[in-house]
Amino acid sequence: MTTSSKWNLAQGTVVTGRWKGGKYVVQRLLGQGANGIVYLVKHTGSARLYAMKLGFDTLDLQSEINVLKAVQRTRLRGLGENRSAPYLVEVDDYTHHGREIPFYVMRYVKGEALRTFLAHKGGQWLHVAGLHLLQQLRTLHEAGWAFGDLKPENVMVAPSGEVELIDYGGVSAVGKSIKQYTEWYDRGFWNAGSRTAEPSYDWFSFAVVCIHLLAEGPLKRAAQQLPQTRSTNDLLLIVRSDEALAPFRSWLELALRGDFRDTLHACQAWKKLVTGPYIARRVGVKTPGWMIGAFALSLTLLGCAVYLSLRF
Ligand SMILES: Nc1ncnc2c1ncn2[C@@H]1O[C@H](COP(=O)(O)OP(=O)(O)OP(=O)(O)O)[C@@H](O)[C@H]1O
Repeated sequence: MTTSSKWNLAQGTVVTGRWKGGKYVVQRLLGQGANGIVYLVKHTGSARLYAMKLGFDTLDLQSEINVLKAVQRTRLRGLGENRSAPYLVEVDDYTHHGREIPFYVMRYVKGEALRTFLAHKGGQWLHVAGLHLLQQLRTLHEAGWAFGDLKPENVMVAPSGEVELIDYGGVSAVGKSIKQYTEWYDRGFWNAGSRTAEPSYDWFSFAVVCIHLLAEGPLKRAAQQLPQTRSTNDLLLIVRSDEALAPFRSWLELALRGDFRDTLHACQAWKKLVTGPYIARRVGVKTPGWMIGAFALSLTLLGCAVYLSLRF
């Protein structure tokens, strides 16, 4: 990952677009990935908040922008008059200490990454967030795209459980090769199929995301095997034996094998699972250790805060 100070912008820095002249004031850092660094910014004209991504590499950022534009075009065609605010707002360059930094401005997605969200709200919220996520994938798939690099960090969840996908750098047209992936969630990593962009690639990744969130230990052990011995069966074994995954078992098996008819079918099957008697009987799925740990840590911090405020 590139960590040059060239991209470190202090709060209050005004980023002015070289070509279009848009002015944005940096509020704070939102995150950093392999392709760029993302800031929360305020547009000086409208006072609206946006996320701004500054790219480490012009070509990588440009291909991400091209995909975003194409996805946006197909979405707008489908939505008619009922369109929501566009995701991609502006594309420009920023001259900083005599160097050109490409950037784009996008909708600010207010929420938490999936893992943090579940740590705060509890594992049972995966039912709600999962359905929203599948609905997002359905829109993308029906427009002829596969998301590709699906992982918990790329799924932002609002307090209501509404989901928004971020990082479109891995999106590819159906039929093309997957251009960006992350080991555990990649079908090729498990020798479970090709790296072709298709809906089943995303179902598989989402299934591994669920396994990761609810049964991290067994997944870690399975991933440590020799590359040539890893297979779908390792994942199916975890799904069939781990109690935390029991409510999702039938759905995960279909997703790992790529056996849904389409993503609408995947959504319907998830909905059925969530409203079905298995989950209704159980108050919630078993909460994994890392979530209990996060909860214990927040209790300890709260205790310290109360102690300190009483003492002084
Ligand atoms: N629209 C957005 N709204 C809010 N936060 C965002 C948004 N886009 C990105 N972020 C934050 O910035 C981080 C990095 O962004 P992004 O994932 O796009 O970078 P990347 O370089 O493509 O990452 P990766 O290494 O995963 O490919 C995200 O993990 C997220 O925390």
